[in-house]
Amino acid sequence: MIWYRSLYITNNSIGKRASLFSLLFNTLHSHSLHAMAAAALLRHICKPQTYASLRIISKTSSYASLSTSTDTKRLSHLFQVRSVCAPAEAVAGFDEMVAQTQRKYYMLGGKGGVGKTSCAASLAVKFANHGHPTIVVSTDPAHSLSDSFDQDLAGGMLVPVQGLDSPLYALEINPGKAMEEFQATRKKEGDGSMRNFMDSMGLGMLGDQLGELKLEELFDTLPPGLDEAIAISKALATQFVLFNDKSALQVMQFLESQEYSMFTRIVLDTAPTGHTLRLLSLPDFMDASIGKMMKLKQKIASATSAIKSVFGKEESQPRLDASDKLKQLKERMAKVRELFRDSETTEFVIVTIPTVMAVRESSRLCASLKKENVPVQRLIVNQVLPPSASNCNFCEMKRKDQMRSLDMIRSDPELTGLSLIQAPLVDAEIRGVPALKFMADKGVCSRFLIFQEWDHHFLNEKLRLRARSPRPCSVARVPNTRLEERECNPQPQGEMDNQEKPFEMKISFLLQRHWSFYTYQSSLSHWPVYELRVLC
Ligand SMILES: Nc1ncnc2c1ncn2[C@@H]1O[C@H](COP(=O)(O)OP(=O)(O)OP(=O)(O)O)[C@@H](O)[C@H]1O
Repeated sequence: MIWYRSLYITNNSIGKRASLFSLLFNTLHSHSLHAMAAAALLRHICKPQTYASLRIISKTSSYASLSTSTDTKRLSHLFQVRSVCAPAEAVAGFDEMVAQTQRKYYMLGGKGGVGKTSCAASLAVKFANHGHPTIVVSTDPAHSLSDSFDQDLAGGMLVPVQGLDSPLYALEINPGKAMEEFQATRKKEGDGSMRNFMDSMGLGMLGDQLGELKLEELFDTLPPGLDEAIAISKALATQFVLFNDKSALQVMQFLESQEYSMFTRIVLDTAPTGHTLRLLSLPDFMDASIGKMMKLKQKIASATSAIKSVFGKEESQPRLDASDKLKQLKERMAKVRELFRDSETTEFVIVTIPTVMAVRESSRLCASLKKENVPVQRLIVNQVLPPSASNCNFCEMKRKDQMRSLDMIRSDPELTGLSLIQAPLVDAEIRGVPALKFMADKGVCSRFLIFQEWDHHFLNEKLRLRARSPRPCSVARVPNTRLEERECNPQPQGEMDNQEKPFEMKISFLLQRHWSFYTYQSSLSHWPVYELRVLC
């Protein structure tokens, strides 16, 4: 088990050189210890250090501002603690999501605007980065996948996502269009089908009368949610080809053909809750209504067959008409239904934010999912305000408010059994692959010490890190740096919980150019983000 905490630091003093700074790197093992992390940070800040010191120098900033100093010279360089990443335990479960090699479907859903698309996209990036060829599909009528990846993914076709080393494809299905296609097919072949059918039996008169019943008009009043169901079945159906357009065929082929069998993760970004709930109950509804229509059709068929035999007419095979399409639709709905409920292959991940309204809606969604036997195990709580040593009143109030909502989640009978994945609120828009990678690592698996600086001024400069952990730490990866010194002191430092015996590690690096992994080149070129991997 890897335990870690990362401090997320920025340099808000543009244009100045920094020669040395230290970071407090706390490893606590419960996300409920955020406050403890902040307290430990403050204690650390206030305590004089031999090799570096950190102290609060600004009480007006929304984040704690820290200054650094060294043995040789004092620096006026300013850094800001931006956030403390969630510990591994808070995001437990992601390893399981990645580990299995067989194909898995992850459907992300929740209240409107909580970050479903951002989470679906960053999860897809994460899967791809962990070696799973992945497809991310949006079935939300109001797509934002293109916006999230900052690439044009529209058009209803599989589009390769640029900016990743591993294969990641995206697909934005337009449920409205899928519905229109269905209606168009139905109109073209359906309206006259009953009449044609009766004509073929030599019973045109009867056909006219039945035609007046306008059975197929039932299609015009199809229930809400069908558009998304058709879109999902369009993407996932493996054997039923209802639409003859090229893109739909391509989409359907991807699941069954050898060429696309390589995809082991399919992430679905679904529409907001209400739509999803309607979608879940739709297959049953369709089953009942289509079943009735099909029964009627069969009765007519056997009646006309009886009449025809009386008149000695030859039985002719009626051509594929609207009712056959209905049958196909019914079968496809059953496929969607099966897919939603297959716990071996599918998981519905609820996305929420820590507000009372969102939590209540998530609870209702969870109850409905359980009622419908849809497998749900995880709840992503997005936009959690990270703790900091700040005395910002607004942040403090907001944080308390969020804590109450998190408590609500923990005590909610529907949500309590779910694994929580906390994703922090970040102060930049989650847009573009680097940002999505960043969010995935912070929110889903933050094994890094991440800090930021506004300028590249750290070439050939030394960085000293002091990491404190209940367990011995090791530096797993320091990109573009040369490890200068490493000193591990296993003595308890007495600043952490007495139960724990913290180790202290001092690491010194020589920083080299391009010491960056995640840079917001596409959207925020001025805001590079660096990472340092420390395993504890
Ligand atoms: N953790 C986060 N920190 C900061 N901003 C975020 C975070 N998560 C999402 N956002 C921002 O919130 C906005 C809405 O996110 P997103 O489109 O992912 O939500 P959604 O639930 O898919 O919305 P909709 O219901 O409209 O489809 C976006 O601008 C996104 O960048």
